[in-house]
Amino acid sequence: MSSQVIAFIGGGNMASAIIGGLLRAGLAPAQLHVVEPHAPQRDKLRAEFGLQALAAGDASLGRAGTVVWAVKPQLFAEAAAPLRAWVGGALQLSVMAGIPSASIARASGSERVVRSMPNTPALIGQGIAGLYARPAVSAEERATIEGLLAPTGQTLWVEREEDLDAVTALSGSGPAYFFFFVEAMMAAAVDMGLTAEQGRRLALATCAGAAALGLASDESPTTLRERVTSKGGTTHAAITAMQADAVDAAIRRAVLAAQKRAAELGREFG
Ligand SMILES: NC(=O)C1=CN([C@@H]2O[C@H](COP(=O)(O)OP(=O)(O)OC[C@H]3O[C@@H](n4cnc5c(N)ncnc54)[C@H](O)[C@@H]3O)[C@@H](O)[C@H]2O)C=CC1
Ligand SMILES: O=C(O)[C@@H]1CCC=N1
Repeated sequence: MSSQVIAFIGGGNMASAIIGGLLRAGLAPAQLHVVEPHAPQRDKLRAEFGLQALAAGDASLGRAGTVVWAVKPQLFAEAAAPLRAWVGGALQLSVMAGIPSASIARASGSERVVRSMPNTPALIGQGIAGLYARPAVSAEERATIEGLLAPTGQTLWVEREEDLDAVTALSGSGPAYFFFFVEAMMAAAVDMGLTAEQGRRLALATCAGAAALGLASDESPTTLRERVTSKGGTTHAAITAMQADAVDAAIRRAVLAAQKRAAELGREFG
């Protein structure tokens, strides 16, 4: 991978997270091509990474060994149509939610397609990306993709493509659930007379610490929760209130709604 040219179709948030990781890992900016029609976003890529993004695709894309699809699912078909002539010889990597690998194979002209579902902690090298490869992808190409995503965090392969919709619902969208929880903790902090900033610091440090404890421990999340929950104490009061509001069932319904939407996106825009 180290000498390969990588082309990004779409240079927004997710592409930037991967590009930042690749540059930190030592790739030269000249190895990265980006197609990005939005001028302010091209300016941002220049300022942040020293990259000269293209406003539209051209024959230079033919030099890419890997093409990364990082546009919104709704715009995939429109973005792919003018590029087909140049990208068909490359390994394809998609970060798009929902769009089936068969649609990417059809639109790009290459059966060598890996779908991934990263998440925004990729920006600081702490993401986790689910991966699925079509049968035409070789073991070496799987390793190429792992290398490309390594600077953004961990990877996890799934054998069934439909499982990527579940990955999307858990870890792809998951950072937003977490921040939603933190927002509610901050509002509660203000309700109790603390400042929002005090609430932010307390909530984020607590969540980061609890996640680190969960990762470092052999014990289950259930055991770790029970260890905080003294009989007749404060945590018990809070958990009882959450159970009365069926918060756990609401979370499960929310994650299933995201999975359903991922499948719909594939049907609507694939
Ligand atoms: N934001 C997130 O947390 C995650 C997003 N994704 C997926 O990543 C993809 C991109 O999402 P974001 O980076 O968040 O969106 P974004 O809006 O930041 O980036 C998309 C970029 O594509 C550009 N674009 C629009 N039309 C184009 C075209 N015809 N050709 C080339 N580029 C074009 C836009 O100007 C924009 O800069 C989506 O498919 C999404 O499902 C996946 C995992 C997590
Ligand atoms: O909300 C979305 O559709 C994208 C996919 C996962 C995270 N953001």
